[in-house]
Amino acid sequence: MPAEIFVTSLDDVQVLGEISDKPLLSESTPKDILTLDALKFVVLLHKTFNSTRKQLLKNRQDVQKKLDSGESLHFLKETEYIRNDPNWKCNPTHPKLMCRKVEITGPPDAKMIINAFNTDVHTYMTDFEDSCAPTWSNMLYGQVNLFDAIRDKIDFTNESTGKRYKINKDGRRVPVMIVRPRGWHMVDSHITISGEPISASILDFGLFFYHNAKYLISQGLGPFFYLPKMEHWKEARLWNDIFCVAQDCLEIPRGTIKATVLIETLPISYQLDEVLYALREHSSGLNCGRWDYMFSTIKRLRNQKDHILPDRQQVTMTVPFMTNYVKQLIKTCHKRGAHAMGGMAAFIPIKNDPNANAIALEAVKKDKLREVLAGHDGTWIAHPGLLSTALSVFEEHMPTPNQLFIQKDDIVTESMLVDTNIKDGEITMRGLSANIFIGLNYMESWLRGLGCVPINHLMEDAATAEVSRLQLWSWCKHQVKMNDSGKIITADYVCQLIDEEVAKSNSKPGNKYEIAAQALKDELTGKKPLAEFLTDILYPYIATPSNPIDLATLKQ
Ligand SMILES: CC(=O)SCCNC(=O)CCNC(=O)[C@H](O)C(C)(C)COP(=O)(O)OP(=O)(O)OC[C@H]1O[C@@H](n2cnc3c(N)ncnc32)[C@H](O)[C@@H]1OP(=O)(O)O
Ligand SMILES: O=CC(=O)O
Ligand SMILES: [Mg+2]
Repeated sequence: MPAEIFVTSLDDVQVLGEISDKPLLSESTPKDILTLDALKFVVLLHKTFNSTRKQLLKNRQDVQKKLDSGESLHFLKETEYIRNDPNWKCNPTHPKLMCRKVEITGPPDAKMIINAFNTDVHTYMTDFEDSCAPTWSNMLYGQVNLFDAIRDKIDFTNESTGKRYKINKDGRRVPVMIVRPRGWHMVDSHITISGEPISASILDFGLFFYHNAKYLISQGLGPFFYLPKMEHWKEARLWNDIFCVAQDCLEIPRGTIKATVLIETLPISYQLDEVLYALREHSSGLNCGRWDYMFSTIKRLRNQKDHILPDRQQVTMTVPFMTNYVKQLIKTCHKRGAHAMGGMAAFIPIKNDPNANAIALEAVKKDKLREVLAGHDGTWIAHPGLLSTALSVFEEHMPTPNQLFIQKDDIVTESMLVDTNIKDGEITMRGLSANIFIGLNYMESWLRGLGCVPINHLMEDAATAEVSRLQLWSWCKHQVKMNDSGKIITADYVCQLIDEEVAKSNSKPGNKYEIAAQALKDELTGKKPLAEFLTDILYPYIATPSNPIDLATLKQ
């Protein structure tokens, strides 16, 4: 380890979360993760890059102000030279990431990790982000679980069912792991530096990278990441700079890290070449993060009346603005030699109702067929029960490991990316009730530390639930008239419906419905400004900062 890490001062650093020495499953504990050297490493990254992160977040608000004043988004003039140069390509990705037909995703919970590793997928995204509520315990034990899983040290038995969980490595291909840290907007208030909370992205990336990069490389793998929720190509450049410093510190060659960027905000869809260019040494492609993309589109265009979207279930991947974003992503990726990954159908298997289950699987199949025919190189599943459906579609229509060789020449103009005109789109009582139910129930679960839950047979996470939150806000703000009842949607009316929903659900002991409802209502009535993310509003309720711990008690 180069000397600089050891001279990083921790004088202004406080750790305000318990660092347990209790093992969950094997001998590793949070004390093995938040060691003194690992802390110095993340502090070094934070100190070097946090001011840029904060500036880039501020820039997002400048874009919002311009959109609010009626300006449009554009392909950037200053980066035309990158877009117009046909000669550059991304470095080839890692051989283990060449074939990514089906990727399973899920939070870094021990059972989910083992089940995911035992699914016959090519790749597995373990998620500190959309599907994970960032309690200090979830975050630290998430790192412990990954540390142990990578080293094949997880083995436990569920005492109530007697089921044993162990990663099966016998003669089978074990999925390649990709880690998704939290987005740039998030902080973790359990570590402060000069009184400011640490960047959550840097903490998640840094702890994982510090402990596992060299071990993964020794196994013929590598430190692979998914990068979420960026809004500008300079945010990708920030990741690239962090990767360079991180690799230099651990004396790992630059370019070893491979990262796939989720294209899941409206502004960044105008800058795809630029994102790949910024990360070209480290890129393993782009992914259509469709749920956050929908959320971002509603959020960024929220003050423009001509972009109000209809019921969430009508905003499918075949509506114009979503189709155009997919085209733009696939065309750009393949031109630059990078994977164009598909996204998540929110359907999950329905137990005890074979007919409803068949309908859900058919919807997944249709969605995966659209993806493979459009040119995607792989797709996501939220549940092992969807593997055979997704894989059979990709194997039939993409017998090769990927289809990078397919070059598209679709023309996607600036206005096509905001073509929110949805034929026969309607706002109905059913859509309104569904948004209230999902928003409320998801936020309530999140407050109890669950970041991904099944609601009405759909997978709901911090991206899908945001669509519901933003639709409620935008429908109230613009006082839209429902197509079925003719009733105007107002904040008073929606608050009344929220209260009715809470009254129905509130009986479960220890529930958090009151907090979730208040958070929703405060935004709808204008008592509080619309938050950028629901996690911004709710994080203070799940953060558990303690008195500063004595850093001398950390392991070296
Ligand atoms: C928009 C986006 O960002 S998408 C990416 C983020 N979202 C996700 O990753 C979603 C991940 N999926 C999930 O969290 C879960 O599938 C849920 C919460 C939706 C449903 O979970 P459950 O209610 O447990 O489903 P169910 O009871 O049908 O699960 C059956 C088994 O499959 C396992 N399982 C379900 N989903 C997964 C998964 N994604 N990875 C691994 N195992 C899984 C369960 O652990 C369970 O195992 P068990 O039989 O050993 O107990
Ligand atoms: O992260 C994925 C998404 O759809 O959002
Ligand atoms: Mg997302």
